[in-house]
Amino acid sequence: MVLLSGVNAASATAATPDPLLRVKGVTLEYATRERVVRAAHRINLDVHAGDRFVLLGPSGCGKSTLLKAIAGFIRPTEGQILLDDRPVTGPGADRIVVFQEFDQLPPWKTVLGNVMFPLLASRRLPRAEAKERARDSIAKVGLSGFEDSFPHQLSGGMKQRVAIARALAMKPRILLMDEPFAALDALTRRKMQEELLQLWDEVRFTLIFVTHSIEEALVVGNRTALLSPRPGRVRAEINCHAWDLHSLGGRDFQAAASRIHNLLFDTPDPEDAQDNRAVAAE
Ligand SMILES: Nc1ncnc2c1ncn2[C@@H]1O[C@H](COP(=O)(O)OP(=O)(O)OP(=O)(O)O)[C@@H](O)[C@H]1O
Repeated sequence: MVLLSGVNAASATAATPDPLLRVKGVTLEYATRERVVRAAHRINLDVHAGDRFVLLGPSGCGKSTLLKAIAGFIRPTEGQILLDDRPVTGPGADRIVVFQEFDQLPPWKTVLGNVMFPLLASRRLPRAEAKERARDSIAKVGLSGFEDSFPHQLSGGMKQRVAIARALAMKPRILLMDEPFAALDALTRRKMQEELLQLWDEVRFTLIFVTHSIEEALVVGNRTALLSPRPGRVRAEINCHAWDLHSLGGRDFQAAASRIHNLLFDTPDPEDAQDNRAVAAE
């Protein structure tokens, strides 16, 4: 595994507390009738409380599968996933997933009903408190005034805000997001990234975020694992807390994005090539 230099050293230092989530040598497979598809191979990752941890890789490299395994929907065929040192054996309210699809909200429930639903279904809170928590969460994503609207009355971005509010209302240990903004237009996507970062600033939740956009990984994440094409392996881990939406388009940002691209797709890094030529010439 490579630690990408120039984008800061990895955060694991002697002073770092124990990780909240540990993915240890995890292999994930799908058994179909004809064959076994290996989606991820011996993945090792540590996610710390408060991280905005991004899984970045090309289409089909196993990002969603890994996220589903962390959520407890899929069991590893090899290795272990530990949350607070306890093995993940199934789904739980401590890990909530926000998906890409807009149809993740039951259409017959209002915004308030949608956000309250898991609080009531899991018997976390009595109705009055659930309502208060849901209203608070709806306000945090900027949707106050839309409590009585139904999903079909909302834009794609608003629906994703409701899904985020619903997840945050549960106060999960980890918020899992699977390409949550990929189906949005470019402007809304940028706005949602900005809002997610503001929300994180306010609430400081732990986030695991799947994307295949290098830009999005640099902007959203403080740490990013780069996965190779299927079966996904961790090719490199980078710290990217130096970047935010203001960095977009800047020279350093473009250079970092291009190095990540080269790492992902195994093309030689022009900077490294230049360094090698310089060494060879000496
Ligand atoms: N239910 C399934 N049964 C069999 N194979 C599957 C199943 N789900 C995913 N796969 C395969 O596992 C591999 C990883 O899929 P996965 O959806 O995790 O990739 P991904 O990196 O999230 O891709 P994308 O960015 O396109 O969503 C792919 O080759 C895919 O075809």
